[in-house]
Amino acid sequence: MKKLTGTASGLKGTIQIPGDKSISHRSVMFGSMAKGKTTVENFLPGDDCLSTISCFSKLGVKIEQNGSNVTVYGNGLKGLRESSEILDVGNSGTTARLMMGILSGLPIHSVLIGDESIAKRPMKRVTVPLRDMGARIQGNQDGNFTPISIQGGGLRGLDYVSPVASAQVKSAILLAGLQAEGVTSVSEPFKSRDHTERMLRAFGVEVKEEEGGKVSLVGGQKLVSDLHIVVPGDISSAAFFLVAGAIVPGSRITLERVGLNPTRTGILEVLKNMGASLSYSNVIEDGPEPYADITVESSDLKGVEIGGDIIPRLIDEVPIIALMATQAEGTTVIKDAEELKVKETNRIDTVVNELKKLGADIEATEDGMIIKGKIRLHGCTLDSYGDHRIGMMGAVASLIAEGETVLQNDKAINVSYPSFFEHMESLRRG
Ligand SMILES: O=C(O)C1=C[C@@H](OP(=O)(O)O)[C@@H](O)[C@H](O)C1
Ligand SMILES: C=C(OP(=O)(O)O)C(=O)O
Repeated sequence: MKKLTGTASGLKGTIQIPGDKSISHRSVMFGSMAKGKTTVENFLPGDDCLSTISCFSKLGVKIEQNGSNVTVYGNGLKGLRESSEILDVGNSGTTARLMMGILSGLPIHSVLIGDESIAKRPMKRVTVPLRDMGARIQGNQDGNFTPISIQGGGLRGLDYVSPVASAQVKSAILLAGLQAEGVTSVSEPFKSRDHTERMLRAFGVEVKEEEGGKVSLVGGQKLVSDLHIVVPGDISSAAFFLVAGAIVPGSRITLERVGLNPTRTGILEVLKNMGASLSYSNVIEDGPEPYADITVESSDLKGVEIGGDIIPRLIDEVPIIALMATQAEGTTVIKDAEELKVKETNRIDTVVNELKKLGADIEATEDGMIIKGKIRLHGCTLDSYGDHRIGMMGAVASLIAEGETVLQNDKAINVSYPSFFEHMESLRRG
C-alpha cells in the first residue's frame, strides 16, 4: 500500500526513462536463440523481463544480468534444452506467447505457468496457429489457459491471417516459422508493433514485409550474434510522465531517450491532438529503433475521438489517456479497443472503476470508454488489482487529486517500471 499526497504544484526536471519492455524481452529471447554473445545495454530490470531471463536460464542458456546490463551466451537453437523445471512466466503475456512460439519449434517438452492474471489470459490465439504448424499443445480449456504443455518440433510453414492486431501473436508464429519447413507469413487487421521484425533483421534473419503489412520469413535461417543492443526508453512508461507533465499545471519535464518506433507512437499523436505541448531533441534514427528526448509542458487540453488503426499503436497507454481525458474540455471517445479486456486486468473495467472513485465522469462501452471533462478529481483509495498500468494511472491521478490518495497493490508497478515512484518524487521536488 502506498500513500500519495495530492495536488502537486508543477513537475520539473529530467528523467531517463527505463528500457523498453518489449525490446528487452526480445533481446534475451533472440540472444538465447542465436549463436554467439549478445550484450544488452539499458535492459529493463522489471519483473516481466526478469521472468524471461529466468525461463531461458532454465532452458540451459547462460545469462548474466547486472541491473540494466545483460549478457546472453547463446548456443543456437540446439543450445535450448528440455527443462526439468516448469517455466514460470509470472505476469508476462509477452513471455508466455513468444516463448510458446519458440518452444513449438524445439524437439523438447515444456510446461509453462504464470500468475493468477496470466491464468485468465487467452492463449488460444497462439495455440491454434501453432497447432496448425504441427506443435502438440495442451492446456486448460483446450489449450486456451495455463498451465500449458508443449511438445515441439517437426513444424511446417503457415500462411496465417490473424483476426487480431497483436504483436505477440505475430511474433509467436514468426519465431515458430523460423524453425519450420518452408515459408511462414502473418497478416493482421492493423499493423502491430514490429520490434520482432526489426530485431530479427539485426540478428541477420531476412524478414520480408509486403504492401498491406503481410510479414514473412523462410524457415531454417540462423540467428548470428556478437550484437550489442542498446534498448531505448519505453514510450509506454514515458506515457505516464508525458501525461503528468501535460495535466499538472506549471510543469515542464524532459524524458530522455524515449523510443519512437512508429508502431508505438500513437500516444504522441493523441497528446498533440488534445493540445499538449511537446518538443523533441537529440533525435537518433540510425539504429534499428529510433529514439529522442521529449519535453512536455502543461497546457489546456481538449477531448478527442480515438479508434481504428491507432489503437494497436497505443493499446497499453489507454489507462493513462483516459486519465488525461478527465482533464480535457469536452468529450473523449475511445473505441475499437476490445483488446483491453484481455490484458493484465480487464482494463475497460479497471480504468472506469478507479477513475470513477476519483470523481471522473466516465462510462464503459463494449469496445472502450467515454470520458467527459474537465473534472476536478479528489483523493480516495485506489487499487491496481495487480495491474502495473492501472497502478501508475492511479499514482499520476494523485498528483492532481485534492487530498490524499491511497494506492493498494502498488508493487505491481515493478512489472514494467521499478523506479517509477523515485522518478515521480524527483519530478515533484523539481
Ligand atoms: O509484443 C509485445 O511486446 C507486446 C504486445 C502487446 O500485446 P498484444 O500482442 O496482445 O497486443 C502489448 O499490449 C504488450 O504490452 C507487449
Ligand atoms: C499488456 C502488457 O504486457 P504483457 O501482455 O506482456 O503482459 C502491458 O505491459 O501492458
